[in-house]
Amino acid sequence: MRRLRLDGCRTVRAGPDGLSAPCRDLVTIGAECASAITTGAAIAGRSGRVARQRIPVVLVAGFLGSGKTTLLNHLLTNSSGTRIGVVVNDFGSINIDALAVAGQVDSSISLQNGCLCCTVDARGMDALLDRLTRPGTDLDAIVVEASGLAEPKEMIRLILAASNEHVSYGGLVDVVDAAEFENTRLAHPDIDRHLAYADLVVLNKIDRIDEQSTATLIETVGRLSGGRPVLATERGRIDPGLLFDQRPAPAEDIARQLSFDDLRSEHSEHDDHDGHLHSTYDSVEFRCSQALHPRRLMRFLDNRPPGLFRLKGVVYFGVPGHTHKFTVHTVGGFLEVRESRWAEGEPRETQLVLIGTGLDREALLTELNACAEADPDSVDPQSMLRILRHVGP
Ligand SMILES: Nc1nc2c(ncn2[C@@H]2O[C@H](COP(=O)(O)OP(=O)(O)OP(=O)(O)O)[C@@H](O)[C@H]2O)c(=O)[nH]1
Repeated sequence: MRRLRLDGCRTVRAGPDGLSAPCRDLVTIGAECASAITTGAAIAGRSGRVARQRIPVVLVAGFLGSGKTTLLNHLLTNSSGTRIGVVVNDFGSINIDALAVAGQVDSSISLQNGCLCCTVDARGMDALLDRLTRPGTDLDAIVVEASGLAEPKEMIRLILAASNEHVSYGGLVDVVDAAEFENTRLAHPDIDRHLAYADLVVLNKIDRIDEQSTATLIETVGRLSGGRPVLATERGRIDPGLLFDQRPAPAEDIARQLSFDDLRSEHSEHDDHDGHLHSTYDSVEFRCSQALHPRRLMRFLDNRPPGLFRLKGVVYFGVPGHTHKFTVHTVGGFLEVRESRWAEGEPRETQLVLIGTGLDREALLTELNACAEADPDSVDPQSMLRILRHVGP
């Protein structure tokens, strides 16, 4: 069994690029921390392929909007030649996360419409892993980004139950939103339990809280995770070497997360999903091929219903001077807008996913439809100002 091996680590605060220097400089950590994890005994190769180590499958979990895709993007753009395959799972029927990582990844599978933990069984997971490990892909690592409502225990069990002989479980990274964590715990005390399955906790968004609160949270999540290393970060900038360095796993390295009962109970695969976070959440998807009026959308964003915890997607305003692509994220009370270019051939349209509890689908869609603008060329560019104020770094 292989998984993140960070036992010698203490809490580490990542620097601006998240790369290994902070690991060495800021905190005294075990030697394992700087190099890290995964891997296993060499296995028989497939046809024409020499014997090689198993491909570690690292799970990235964490509540809605905590920064999983941001962390994944950071890993993909700083992987220094490590070939990474990803499985991206989004709760809604539009996979915004897959759009966000597209183009940067060696091999990817996008799953939408429900949490992987309940929509895929062990055989389904095998099929996914078979696609990523087929001859020719030659990946060094696979990252599975769970939806923000997935049950980590089920995700781990799915990987451990996989019969694909080319992969091994590489551990669970739990991303925590430092600014939202306490409120999320109040709404969902189960979140505490999720942390107990982590091998590494990434306390993300520390730019949104002060130093004292960071120190308190490090202590809290460290305790809840049973003493696992906690990495305090901004924008998921962790050292990819923490996850992907290849070196032999010690023989005594064993799974700790799941009890025998957890592993054994095949029927638990689909039982008791009522207890999962996603059973109380709804998602609403909105697509619009017409441009959106910036002021009308801003009014909608300013007056989001309290049950709407997460909104994400791309928006087309088409206003003169602002015809490029805007990505909008809300997480709790947080709102961020990002600007980028449309990919070649990408349709100029708006695609939003809204996730929350007790959502009134019809009312939301009516409000969003009312944001459409048939003649964006005639819209005063000044109306973009309130949107532009939320453009993040
Ligand atoms: N201020 C701040 N914003 C961040 C940080 N990390 C991520 N974000 C923003 O938080 C929002 C959500 O980030 P994502 O990476 O999409 O979160 P996620 O966990 O993948 O979201 P779901 O898949 O919907 O659960 C985006 O607007 C990010 O730009 C951070 O460290 N600081």
